[in-house]
Amino acid sequence: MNDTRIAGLVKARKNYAAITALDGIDLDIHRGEILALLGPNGAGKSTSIALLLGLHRPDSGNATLFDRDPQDIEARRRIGVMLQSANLPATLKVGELLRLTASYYPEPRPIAECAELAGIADLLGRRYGALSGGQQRRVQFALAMAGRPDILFLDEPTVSMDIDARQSLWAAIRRLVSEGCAVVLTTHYLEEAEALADRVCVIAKGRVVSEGSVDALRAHVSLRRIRCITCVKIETLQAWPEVVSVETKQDRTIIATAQAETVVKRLLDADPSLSELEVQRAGLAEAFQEITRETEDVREAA
Ligand SMILES: Nc1ncnc2c1ncn2[C@@H]1O[C@H](COP(=O)(O)OP(=O)(O)OP(=O)(O)O)[C@@H](O)[C@H]1O
Repeated sequence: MNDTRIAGLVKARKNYAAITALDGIDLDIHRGEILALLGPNGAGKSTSIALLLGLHRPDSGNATLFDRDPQDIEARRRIGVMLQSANLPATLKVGELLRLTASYYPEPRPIAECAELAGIADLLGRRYGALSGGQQRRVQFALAMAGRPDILFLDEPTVSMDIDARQSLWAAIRRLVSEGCAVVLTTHYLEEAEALADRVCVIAKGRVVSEGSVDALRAHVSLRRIRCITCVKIETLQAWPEVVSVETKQDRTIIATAQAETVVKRLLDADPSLSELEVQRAGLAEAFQEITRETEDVREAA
């Protein structure tokens, strides 16, 4: 897949004074894919994007954009960016902002098309500063696609959007990708990653801790949690091949397994007095928390 790699980070480290924002992260972006970066607050998602955009330099390792330095003007012309905060002139009208942005690019997308795709056709005559938060986000999205980018960086693009606006933005993103554009998306909405992403990177403490397709991440989710009160010993449960992990909380035994039915049958055979039985499916959010928690456990143990 390396021949399709168009940008990325290699062993990139970035410190802000005593804070390690990126701890030797590797990240690949491939042509025409939607890559979602997930992770808790402060994980290093925005810093990764800042290095790819050339806004910051890595302390060591490197960042490339189309095999060039991210600050190279030719590379920068091929990207579109929507960051978490945008300092756009409040007094300019939306149409003026779009025309100005389009003028920076050799083959801009027609303004009417940007407006239609971003759902802002009715806002072109309005002053940017007078728009609602969600409307401003849609304008920022229109500006990000104005240059027909080969990579679109979207840092939490749907924050403050209502459900309709969010779904229209997802549709627009899919259309851009169908034209060959790659999208790098950071989000805290797991359903957004589920709806859009070809690949997900979970970042924690400045490193990628899990990477793969949404399905692969969901496979983590195929885990079920069995809770019950049982006299079967932990060591016995741990020896069962279907059991992934066992813990106890107060009087409850909590078993993680991908084969809940088999384990429940064995439990009932082994302990006829078993009580308070509950089986829960782990959600994507839980899988993601589990991945980041596992990493913390490994690090603490190291
Ligand atoms: N300009 C800066 N100066 C000092 N520290 C910074 C700066 N930018 C980021 N950091 C720190 O680096 C770490 C990584 O931050 P980053 O913004 O990359 O995380 P994030 O994953 O994008 O978080 P969020 O989900 O909250 O946006 C955090 O501890 C943050 O406080």
